[in-house]
Amino acid sequence: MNTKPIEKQQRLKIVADENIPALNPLFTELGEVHSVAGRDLQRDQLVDADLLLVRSITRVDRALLEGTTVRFVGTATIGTDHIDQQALADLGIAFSSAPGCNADAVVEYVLSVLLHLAEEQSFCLKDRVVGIVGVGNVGSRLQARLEQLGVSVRLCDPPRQQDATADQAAAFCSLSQLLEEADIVTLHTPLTRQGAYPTHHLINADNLSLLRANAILINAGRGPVIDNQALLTCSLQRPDLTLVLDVWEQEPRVTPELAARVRIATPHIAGYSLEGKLRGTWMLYQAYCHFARRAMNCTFEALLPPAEVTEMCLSAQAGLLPAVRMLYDPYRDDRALRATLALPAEQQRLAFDQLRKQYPVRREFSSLTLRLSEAQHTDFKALGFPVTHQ
Ligand SMILES: NC(=O)C1=CN([C@@H]2O[C@H](COP(=O)(O)OP(=O)(O)OC[C@H]3O[C@@H](n4cnc5c(N)ncnc54)[C@H](O)[C@@H]3O)[C@@H](O)[C@H]2O)C=CC1
Ligand SMILES: O=C(O)C(=O)[C@H](O)COP(=O)(O)O
Repeated sequence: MNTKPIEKQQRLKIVADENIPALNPLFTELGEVHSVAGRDLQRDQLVDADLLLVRSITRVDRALLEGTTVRFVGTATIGTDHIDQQALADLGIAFSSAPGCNADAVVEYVLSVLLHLAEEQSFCLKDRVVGIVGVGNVGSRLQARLEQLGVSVRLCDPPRQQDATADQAAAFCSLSQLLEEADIVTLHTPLTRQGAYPTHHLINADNLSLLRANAILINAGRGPVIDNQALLTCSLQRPDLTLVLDVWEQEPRVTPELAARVRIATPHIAGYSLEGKLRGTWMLYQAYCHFARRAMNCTFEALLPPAEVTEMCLSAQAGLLPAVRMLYDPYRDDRALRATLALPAEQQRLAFDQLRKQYPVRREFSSLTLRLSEAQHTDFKALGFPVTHQ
């Protein structure tokens, strides 16, 4: 890629999505930050801009950038399906995303969902098989925590399987085998439409029928990885299925008919821990400083405020759910989303974005040290909590 660091005497012009946190402490030392509404960003807002910082709702392509002065684009997200990286390379614009920035938040969303459903449906997670589709930053961290808890997993990741040694490849199975064997299926692939293993409509009318009786299906990746129309049809015929959707094919539009069939419905917030969001911005700051060959003046630790509650003592009888619920209850987000679903379609779309913009502070499990009896240590540690003796 023919990208040169920006050489400019005057301060940089940085155009950034208004929903990116910590722009001030990180980027105002570099230049003047202009906040914009990410979903509606237009070319004319990029006049004289040097940097463009976005989140997942801005389509960044040739039409937006050709002929502009932008030399560096960053997305403070894991997913990159909204970025035409080939166009950026062709235009000589440097690009960075934030791989893994909010992976722990997504893992904790899934764990919290599973512990809530286990209580409601009276099952023990350790007796269930969890199928993880997409075993990258999110999927592999989820695998690690589940296996430490003693839960059996099935893994499907053809790109990783293809690159693995014969020994490593044996850990993976096909998608159909996973759907047939797992009681719980959770999707963590990127959204891709091309290449050897595209994920658009990876879950569709043909393979939904493979799901086991009473299966739980979770999508916290990207909405179009599941054919939502096929899912609706299937769910009407299969009331035994439990669906959990954080992402939606027509996002920010959520069709009330599908939401009515979904047990836990949330507005694309699985990755919205404070740590995940701040790490996303900080990784862009790090990437830009590297690109511009500048020294960094802020560490991630300095950016992250202390949690309001840092320690909690649990009784020797306490199970996992109360501690998890202290930090994250997915039904809070489910109720907030459902309250918007009776609105006319356009207002519902705006409400979806508002829920995300005004998202309450949510901290990761690592922020809360638990005082526990010795017997409780293993499971709470496996979930990701720091633990200490009572
Ligand atoms: N709901 C939310 O708030 C969030 C959603 N995400 C989504 O989750 C996705 C995954 O995140 P990471 O694990 O960090 O990404 P990653 O890039 O580390 O891992 C993705 C994995 O999926 C695998 N994969 C690709 N095509 C596949 C296929 N056809 N079948 C099975 N596996 C396939 C890849 O080989 C890779 O190992 C992101 O791309 C993003 O779209 C990420 C963060 C937050
Ligand atoms: O990191 C990703 O990928 C995500 O899906 C983000 O959590 C989405 O957040 P926004 O960029 O849409 O605020």
